[in-house]
Order: sequence, then C-alpha cells, then structure tokens
Amino acid sequence: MAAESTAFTLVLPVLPLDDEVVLPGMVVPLDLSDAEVRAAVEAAQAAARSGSGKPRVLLVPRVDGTYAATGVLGTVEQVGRLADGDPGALIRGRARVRIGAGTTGPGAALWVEGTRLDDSVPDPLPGQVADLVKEYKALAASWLKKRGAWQVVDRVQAIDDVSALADNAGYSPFLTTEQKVELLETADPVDRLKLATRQLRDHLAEQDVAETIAKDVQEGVDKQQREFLLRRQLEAVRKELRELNGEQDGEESDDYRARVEAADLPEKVREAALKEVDKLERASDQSPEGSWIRTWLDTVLEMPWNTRTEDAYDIQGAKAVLDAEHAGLEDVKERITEYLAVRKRRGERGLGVIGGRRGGAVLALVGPPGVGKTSLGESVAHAMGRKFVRVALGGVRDEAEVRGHRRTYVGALPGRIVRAVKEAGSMNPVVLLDEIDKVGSDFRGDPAAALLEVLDPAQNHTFRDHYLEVELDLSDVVFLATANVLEAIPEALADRMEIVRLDGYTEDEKVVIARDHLLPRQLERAGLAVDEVSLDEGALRKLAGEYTREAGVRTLERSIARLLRKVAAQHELGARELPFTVRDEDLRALIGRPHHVPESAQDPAERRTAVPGVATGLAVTGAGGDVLFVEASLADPETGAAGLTLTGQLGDVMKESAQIALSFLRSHGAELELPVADLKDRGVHIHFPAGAVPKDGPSAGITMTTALASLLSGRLVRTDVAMTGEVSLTGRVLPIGGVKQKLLAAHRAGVTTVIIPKRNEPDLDDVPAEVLDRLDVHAVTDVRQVLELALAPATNDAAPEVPVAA
Ligand SMILES: Nc1ncnc2c1ncn2[C@@H]1O[C@H](COP(=O)(O)OP(=O)(O)OP(=O)(O)O)[C@@H](O)[C@H]1O
Repeated sequence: MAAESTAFTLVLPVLPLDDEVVLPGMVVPLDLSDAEVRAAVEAAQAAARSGSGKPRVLLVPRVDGTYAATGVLGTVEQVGRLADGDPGALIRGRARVRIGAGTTGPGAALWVEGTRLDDSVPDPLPGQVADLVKEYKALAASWLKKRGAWQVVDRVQAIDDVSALADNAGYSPFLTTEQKVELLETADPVDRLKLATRQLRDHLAEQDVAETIAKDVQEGVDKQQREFLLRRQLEAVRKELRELNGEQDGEESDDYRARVEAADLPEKVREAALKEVDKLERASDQSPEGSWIRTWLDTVLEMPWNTRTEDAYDIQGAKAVLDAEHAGLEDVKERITEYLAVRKRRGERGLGVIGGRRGGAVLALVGPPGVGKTSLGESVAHAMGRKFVRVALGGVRDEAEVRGHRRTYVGALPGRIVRAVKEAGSMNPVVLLDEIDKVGSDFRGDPAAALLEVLDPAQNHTFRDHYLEVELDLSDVVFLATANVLEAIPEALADRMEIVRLDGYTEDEKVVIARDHLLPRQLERAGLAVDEVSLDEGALRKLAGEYTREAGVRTLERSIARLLRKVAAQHELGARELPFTVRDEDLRALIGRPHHVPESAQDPAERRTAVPGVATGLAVTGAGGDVLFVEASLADPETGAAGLTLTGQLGDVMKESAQIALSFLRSHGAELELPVADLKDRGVHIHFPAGAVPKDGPSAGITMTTALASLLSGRLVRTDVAMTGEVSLTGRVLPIGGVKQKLLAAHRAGVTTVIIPKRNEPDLDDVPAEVLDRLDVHAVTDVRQVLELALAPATNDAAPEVPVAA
C-alpha cells in the first residue's frame, strides 16, 4: 500500500521515550519531572501558543541511547498531577511520522522535521485481510479472557480499522520494547497486523507450555500438601484416641522412622524399611497389619547388617585353641587346621571361600553323640575369633523353618538362618548346623533344598528369607554341620560337604578327657574347688568302662556330675571331709552299682551266649558302634509253621542277609557236619534283641550264620568272641563298614576276640593301638573259618537239646 501517498511535513519537538513505545491511538501519562519530557512538552506548549490546536510532540522510542527511525505524533491532552502527585502530562498518540532532519524551535527541546505516514487500507478489505482481522481478534480475545480482562475484549472486537487494530497491540504487556519498536516501524497496516498476530500467537503458545508445566508442578505440590494435611489430621485423630484410652503420647511411626534413619543399614534395606514405616503410618493402631509391620521392623533393626567381627587368627594360635579345648582327636583337629589355613589364605588373596560340588566349603563333623562335634564347632569359632551360633535342625521338616514364613502368615517368623545371624550379632559368625542328618521333607517342602542354597557359595551372598524379604549376604558366614549318620544326610547336601569322621573314644582317651576337661568343668558347676575333689585313674576308668557304654563322653560327664553333687551334698551335711580323692571302690557307695558288666565278667550261666543259638555281632548305630546279640531257634515240627521268621525291626538288606545265611547252611551244612536235616520242614526264627532299634545292612551275615550253626550243632558260641562280616551264598566273607567303631565297641564290651573280613584288614590302621593291643583280631575270608573260631568245642555231655521256640 502507498504509505506515503498523502505525506506531508511537520516540525515537532522530540519527546524521547526510554524503554517505552507509544503507538497511534494510545493515551499515556508521562512524568514531567523528567527534564527531557518537560522540555519537549514546554516547547510544544510554546509553539502552540502562537497557533491553534493542542501542543504537539514527536514521541520517539530510544533503545540503548539510539532513536528509532519512526516516531509518533502525540498531542498533549492535559497537564496536571499524576497519581503519585508528581507533575505529569497526558499524551495521545496520533499518527506515525518518519523522522527527518533536525531543525530549530522554541525551548530547550530538540526539534526535527518529520513526514506523516499514511495508514489507509482499501475499503472494502480484501478477503485475506478480513480473515487476518478475524484471526487476530480471536487470538486477542482468548488471551484477554485468560487474563480475565473481559471489558477489553469487547473494545478490541469493536475496532474495525486494520491499522488501529494492529496498533492496539502496543498495550500488550508481553511484548518487549524491541518488538513494539518493530510494530512502530512497520508502516504498512496489513503487514503490521500480520506481525502483531504472529507475536500474539507465539506468546499464547509459550503460555500454553508454561501453563502445562505450572499445572504439573502445582499438582505435585497439591498431592504433597494433601498428604501432609491428611497425616496431620491422622496424627490428631490418633492422639485423641490415645488420650481417650489413657495411653502414652508419642508418635510410634516417627520413632521407627528415626530409628531406621539412624540405623546403619544397607541402602536397599533402608528403602524397604522406610516403605514399611510409611505403611505403618497408614495402618491403624489396632490393625493386625500394624503389629506385623512392627515385628518386621524390629527384626530388621535388630539384624547386624553392617557389623562383622575382625578375623584375627594365625594358624598356630588357632591350633593351640583347638588343642587346649579338646583332648585327642588329632586327625580331626589337623583337618580343621587345614581348613582354617586354606580359608585364611584364600581370604587374604580375596578369593572367597572354596565352593562348588565336592568343594568342601562346609565341614561336616560326623559321628555318634557326645564325641564333641558341637564343642569342636564352638572351638572353631574361638580359634577364628568369631561369634558362634548353633542351629538345631533335628526334626525340621518344614522348609519355612530354614527360609522363614511369608509375612502374611499368622505368627510368621524369619527362618533359622536369619535368626542365627541375628543372635550372633555379626554377619560373619560360625554357624553350626546341628544334626543335619535329621532334616526330613514332607508336604511342607524340602528344608534340604533351602539348606543347599544357604551353603552354596554361588548363591548365598543373596540369600532371601521369605519373612525378611530383603537379601542377606551369607557369604562370610562359616558353616559347619554335624551328623550322627553319614548315610542319613540328604545326598545333595553331603555332596557339598567335606566329611570329617569322629568315631568315638577308647577308654584311655575317655579317661584323659574326663580328667582334663569334664572334671574341671563339673567341679565348677558343683561349686567345688579344683583341689577339693579329685578322681583317681582307677575311678575314672571304672566310670568310663562300667558305668557308661557309649562312643562319646556324654553319659560319662553326667556320671561325674552326679558323683560330684553327691560329694558336695555330703560335705554340706558334715559327712565328708574335703579334700577327697574318689577311688574306684568308692563309686558304688556314691552312685550305685555299675550298669554295664562285660559279658565275660558275668556268671557263666547268666551269659547271653550260655545257650546254643546265640552269637555276638558288632554293629554301627546312630549311637556309635555297639555289640548286638543274634538269637536263633527252630520251631517244633508239630506246632510251628515252616519258613523263616525275622524279628527285631530289620531292614530289607538284613532280611536278605538272613535268607542267605540259611541257604548257605542248607546247601553246605552236611560238609560242615551239621545236622541240616533238622531244618527240613521246620520254621526258623532269627531275632535281634533291642527290637525297638531299627537295624539294617549286611554286616550281620556271619553272625546269623554262626547263631544258626550253633543252634544246629548244639555247640555254644564263645563268649569272648564278637564278629562282623557279610556272607555270600558260597560262604565267602565280604567286607563291611565301620570297623573302627565296631572294634571300639567290642573293646568297651569286654570282648577279646574279634572276627572281621580279610578285606577290611587295612581299616585296622585307623583303630587306636591301645585297642588293637587288647584285642585278638582275626581277618577271615570264609565263613567256615568263622565257625571254627567262634564255636566252642562240643562238650562231652550228651548232645544238648536243640532249644525249641515256644
Ligand atoms: N575330645 C574332647 N575333649 C574335651 N571334651 C570333649 C571331647 N569330646 C567331647 N567332649 C565334651 O563332651 C561333651 C559332649 O560333646 P558334644 O555335645 O560336643 O557332643 P556332640 O558330638 O555334639 O553330640 P550330639 O551329636 O549329641 O550333639 C561336651 O561337653 C564336650 O566338651
């Protein structure tokens, strides 16, 4: 459009505007205390006095000291006081003026020539321009409505002139001075409206984004605020409830929160604990959930998360501890020392514990009761300078015992492993898994599987207890296990263990243990000084040999305790002078008569083997080695049923072994000069007394054969002979296990001659020399040799009656 077609020249005083732009149509108050403003207004007034009309100025924006090329012709509408009391002038913008050359005029103002620019647009508006007007009005309306400026909306809608509409944008507070100058300098009204539209649109878009962000922020703040308020209310309600019930004040969850924050917890555990504290806050005081959470938090807070004891042991010192606390057991202590040495070296090299199958990360002490398995475990802890905890696994059938109950379970508890660590108060204790051979499995899961995970070095650094639900690092725990019977340990577990056997003690060893360890301990328990009561060797030997018959020393310790109590009581009653040395002849008066008199010391008529058909065998039970008697009888052909009857809780292998013994005699009896014809059509009964104890295994084969041969021949079995060995159908004697334990038992029982399979001869190396010295051991290959050794010569009396079962 031809902006300058109707241009004409003006001479005006310049009114500079700093950081402000006045567009045509705008009315603005200006402060006359500003010298430049005053000069311009006064100059305009002076010029106006000579002519007609209002005083006129040229409003020129000045950005960073530079004047814009276009100004606005303004008329001074009024001079008076501004709202703040300063002198001021009200000026109305009228038209764009292109600034020309400087000139002179009255007053102190700067005078310039200017050309008024033409604002006209064609009438009617071309379609595009009309659309532009509509768009601008719509945008302006939405912006104004957002600001709540309703009155202005109508005013803007009423402006029809394109140029005036564009200049109205000068009021927009969001425009920068530069943007306003741009509007000022765009002379063409349509272009100017386009510019104003773009500026407004950009601003609205920006505002949209800002609003979304603000809304998001606001929502977050609202939620926090709401939660805060709700908590305050909850607290108030709780407080009132407590007051109503006369309870102590004090915010429990706050207390937990503070405790959790103060506790030295691993980060993940802390997070989990804080989450529970949050839940606790929401739970009501009486709800069961609240009480679960409290117990759980207590458990977590009591766990020794970051506590570990310092390992400070050298192998020499460790060995000294083991030696000081246990007599004998040289090979066992050596094995433990090796284990500790390897562990220490690996630890120093940062290699971690030895792991994997057959890796031997776990030492298992296997042997009968009372041989010191538990106390050795304790010694290991002493030797390493670690805490010791015992976990009794006997009779555990429920997996939850090991791994804990889920928390939703009523009365849920953490598993025994977690409880053990808690009890130890350190993350690296020695944990003794006692009686690992007695874990069973049933519908409640398989505790052995859970134990596998506990013992596996590849898994146990992230052990998860169902109750605790947070991971527990067990990799630094030293696990030891004990068992009575190796075969009863679940195979997968046994696979991961390094088995160390403790077979039981000889009488000599027991005497030493009793003197050096049991007696001092029991003296203290009985409140007696070490020099007040002593037992001489004879008394100790008699206690071990005749008052107890066990592989270990548990009953021996108990007998000593009983004896000392008696002495202490006598002393208190004035019936006993101290110091007092107990001799073997004093025992009977103090603790009664002995319970175990060796068979050989019995009256011959009273001996078990006083009748034909009874033989002495050797067996290994959960309680260690033991002697056992086998009785055989033949049924009366008239009254008894034919066939083989076996009693005494025998396992399948043992039953088969009895069949074999019988078959061997049926087929080879004649050559042994036995009246095997007696066996025809007659029932045979074999019984193992102590019927309540289950027995199994093939090692009683030769004993059964001997009992039957004795029965048939009528020859007695020698009282001083005991035997063990499997028998084959052809009469060969096959090797068996547990030689050491069996020989110790034979020795305990006062047997002097022992028959073992030839192929077990190497096992004799394990048997203590003092036992071998006192036993006459025969290693045999054939059952005929057994019979020769075991059966007493036939007496000259008339052939004895074959006993007949009732
Ligand atoms: N060699 C030994 N030296 C010193 N004391 C011993 C020795 N062997 C066992 N004892 C003592 O005998 C007692 C019984 O031992 P302990 O309880 O350790 O037996 P255990 O083999 O663990 O039996 P169980 O299988 O029944 O648990 C303990 O007081 C222990 O100190």
